[in-house]
Amino acid sequence: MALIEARSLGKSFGTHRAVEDLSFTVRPGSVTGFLGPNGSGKSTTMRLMLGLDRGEGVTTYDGLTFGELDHPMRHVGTLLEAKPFHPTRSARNHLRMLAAPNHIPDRRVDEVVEMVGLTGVAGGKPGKFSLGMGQRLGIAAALLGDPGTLILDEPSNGLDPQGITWLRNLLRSLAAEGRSVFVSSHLLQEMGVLADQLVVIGRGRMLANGPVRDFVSHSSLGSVTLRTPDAALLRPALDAMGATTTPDGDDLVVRGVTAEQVGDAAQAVGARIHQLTTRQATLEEAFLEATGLSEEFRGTQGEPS
Ligand SMILES: Nc1ncnc2c1ncn2[C@@H]1O[C@H](COP(=O)(O)OP(=O)(O)OP(=O)(O)O)[C@@H](O)[C@H]1O
Repeated sequence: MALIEARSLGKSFGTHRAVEDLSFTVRPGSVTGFLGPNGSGKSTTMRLMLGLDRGEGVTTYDGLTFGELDHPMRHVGTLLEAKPFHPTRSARNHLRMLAAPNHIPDRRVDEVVEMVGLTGVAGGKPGKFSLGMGQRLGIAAALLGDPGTLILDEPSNGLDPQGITWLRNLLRSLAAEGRSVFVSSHLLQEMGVLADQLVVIGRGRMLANGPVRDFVSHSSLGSVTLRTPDAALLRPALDAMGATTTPDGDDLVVRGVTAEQVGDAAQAVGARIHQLTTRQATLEEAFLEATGLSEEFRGTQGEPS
């Protein structure tokens, strides 16, 4: 049940700066989603957190670096993109080989095989597994040591819709037990239901870090739709507040201000409101908006694409 603290992580590949000064925490009891466009540095960041890549900064698990943990597998379960499965060893034996040096009993191997739904095929060779089955085996390996912390890079890759729902329930229940879960995914809609916290990066730099609901509610793509017979009175007041107002049939769609601000402005100018609804941006919209800013940033820096 470790508090993960990543401080000032950085990494260059030659002249290319892949990760720049990333600091964040992942708290026990939470699922923290790690989002960023392709090539933005998510895998590199995870590798840095686990001491697999040399770079700048430090990551601690309840104050200890990964290298300082006595039995890392019992503290931190990991799933990274490259899955080193032995081509001829059975899935169950693959897990036993990982378990033995960590003093994890065979009983636990059977438990995790069942948890990931591979009981019927655990005698088979991972080389013959589908992408989704291979992914389940990787998740089983991450869970072997019953770790308090999970770092999972794209665990939903290759899973079908049932598999994605299963994974969501699994990760949420592991977090509910007090574990810290740090997970990257391209599936934004899924991340919106899975994660309660987000770390969003673009071009290796931090774009947003905090609760999912704050990330979404701060997006300017949310809107307030209202119906008023006094649009001529209200629109100038909203414009003066920096809002954008767009007529939509009998309605007025307002962006850039909250519903409360619209209500207050209406009262101040004596405009009647007959209907008012709010629409929050989706996580996808908020993500595209945030990472669009990062593309803009790239343009101003003159970096290669
Ligand atoms: N071993 C390497 N040598 C050189 N460049 C690398 C290496 N690994 C990653 N990079 C570069 O670092 C940047 C970040 O890559 P990384 O794989 O961490 O991104 P990512 O966010 O995980 O991408 P994806 O979502 O596509 O998996 C990319 O520009 C990538 O080309």
